[in-house]
Amino acid sequence: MNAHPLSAQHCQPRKGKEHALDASAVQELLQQLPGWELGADGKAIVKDFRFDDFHRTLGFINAVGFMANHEDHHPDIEAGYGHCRLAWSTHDVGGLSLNDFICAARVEALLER
Ligand SMILES: C[C@H](O)[C@H](O)[C@H]1CNC2=NC(N)=NC(=O)C2=N1
Repeated sequence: MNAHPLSAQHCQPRKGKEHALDASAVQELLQQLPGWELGADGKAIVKDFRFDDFHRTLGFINAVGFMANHEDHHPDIEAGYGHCRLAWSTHDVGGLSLNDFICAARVEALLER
């Protein structure tokens, strides 16, 4: 396990099944990410975020989008007036890789104050 916290790590190119995390690694990493859970298909980690209004929701999405472009790793985003659901999955792996957990931790860091 890398000694650096997830939120201090950067995504690496991860392509191919050899980068897929097994179920026990996924559970261990999820323990570091309050509120994040495994999606229904087991191939994504998901979390719902609530905001007071539309512009706060949009600000969050823009911040996530900037980080995602910087990391070259991109979430699925569903949003409405005061909520946003993020799902991270690694398409190049066909499931979960460490990149998904790094980005989820980076999202949490965006919200720290
Ligand atoms: C070439 C580029 O690095 C890849 O296509 C990246 C871009 N963003 C990505 N985002 C996600 N979620 N999964 C990927 O496999 C992925 N691959």
